[in-house]
Amino acid sequence: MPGLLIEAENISKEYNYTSIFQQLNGHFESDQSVAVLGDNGSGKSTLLQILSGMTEPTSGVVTWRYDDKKIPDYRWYEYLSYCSPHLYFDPRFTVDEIIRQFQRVKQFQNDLTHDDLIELMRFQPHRSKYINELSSGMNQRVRLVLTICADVPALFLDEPCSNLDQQGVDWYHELISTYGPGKLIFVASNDPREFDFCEKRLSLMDFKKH
Ligand SMILES: Nc1ncnc2c1ncn2[C@@H]1O[C@H](COP(=O)(O)OP(=O)(O)OP(=O)(O)O)[C@@H](O)[C@H]1O
Repeated sequence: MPGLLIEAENISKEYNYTSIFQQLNGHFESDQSVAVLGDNGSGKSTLLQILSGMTEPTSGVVTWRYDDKKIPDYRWYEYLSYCSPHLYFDPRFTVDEIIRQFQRVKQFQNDLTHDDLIELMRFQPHRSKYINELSSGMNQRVRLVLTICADVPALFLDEPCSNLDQQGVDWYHELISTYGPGKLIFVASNDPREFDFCEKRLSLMDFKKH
């Protein structure tokens, strides 16, 4: 099977001896979008962190393959981009400087230029502003463009519409429909406006200890 394949086998996670979820299995591949659902505290962000290699499961195994070739876990980061309202940019830099930093470590799809990225953010009047001068919704626009437009096979989107108004939510859908096809997309969410396009649903409530 060409493209990316992520497999989770019997994943369980505990924090401080408290079970978050148990025995989760999943098979996820390119051109799929997966909504990770569940109550507050059910482990949605934790699952995204485990699948992307940021956090170790307490037991179980996650495997990544690209074009049938196993990818060692220390290289997964090359194949993914990750957006979370908890990831912050350094406030001492401007939007232009942040974009330049990202361009040094990530390719963007369709050869998007620096100016194209500004345009996609709708940031022409704000490009010279420092990150700490932006509202939380504007910060989220920067995060989403840099994540969704990256030329990588896997997108991890944790609460992607945090701090966005309705216009921002419509804008997010446009970004996903232009730059999402072909990618494997995970959306951790409780808000249908964030995951309504996902064809696959994974509820963490099915993996709770009884
Ligand atoms: N690093 C950590 N150390 C200890 N406990 C943690 C840690 N990270 C998460 N937890 C706990 O794990 C549980 C799941 O947290 P997580 O953030 O994954 O849930 P969530 O479903 O994303 O929640 P929300 O919908 O509120 O964002 C929570 O009880 C949380 O307190």
